[in-house]
Amino acid sequence: MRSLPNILVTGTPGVGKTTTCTQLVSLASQSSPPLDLKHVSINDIVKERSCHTGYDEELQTLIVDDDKLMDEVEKEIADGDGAGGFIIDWHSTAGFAVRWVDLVVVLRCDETSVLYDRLASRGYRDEKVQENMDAEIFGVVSEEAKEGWGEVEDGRVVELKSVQAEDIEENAERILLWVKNWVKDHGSKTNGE
Ligand SMILES: Nc1ncnc2c1ncn2[C@@H]1O[C@H](COP(=O)(O)OP(=O)(O)OP(=O)(O)O)[C@@H](O)[C@H]1O
Repeated sequence: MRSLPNILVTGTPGVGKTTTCTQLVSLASQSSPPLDLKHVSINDIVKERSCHTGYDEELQTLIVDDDKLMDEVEKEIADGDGAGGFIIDWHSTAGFAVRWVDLVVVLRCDETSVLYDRLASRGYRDEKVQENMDAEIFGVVSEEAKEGWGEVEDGRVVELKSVQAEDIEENAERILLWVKNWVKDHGSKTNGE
């Protein structure tokens, strides 16, 4: 049984997943008592462990080998004898087993001009920017998450707004509070309270 929850922080590219995860891990390490949350960047796993089959020139992205990637993710989160505390940062929930993840946080940027600027500043082609903008407008990641975790239990998928800089801090604090409540709840269940 996990002593800390695993959380999947997801959303369209550019919504602020990495920034939020970094902030969350830092806040958790400074809390009292400190909580050892570990940021798992799936982008890094794809690159470092070659979980890809090539490069899509049109979409300017690696073509992910989903089976290999999920094998690597499973290995990664089994680390520490499955004690949990992994904050997984990826733009999709596809392939993740529901049992691996206790909470899915979908970051949303509903101010399209803000998201546009973030994506365009990365030098993405217009088609790639547009594809990501459409995905955000139609809530593709959110729908996908609800199909998996929402059917198991209400409240396992939460959407948080990530538009302004203040949202990063606020979201990290909210997620940390959720982690602390999870620990209290699960600690008391294990102690039979
Ligand atoms: N809520 C926000 N307020 C202000 N700036 C933000 C916010 N969210 C993200 N940014 C900025 O947008 C850029 C992209 O953020 P970040 O890399 O965290 O996004 P991401 O969702 O992890 O993207 P990817 O899926 O491509 O890895 C960064 O420069 C970050 O500072």
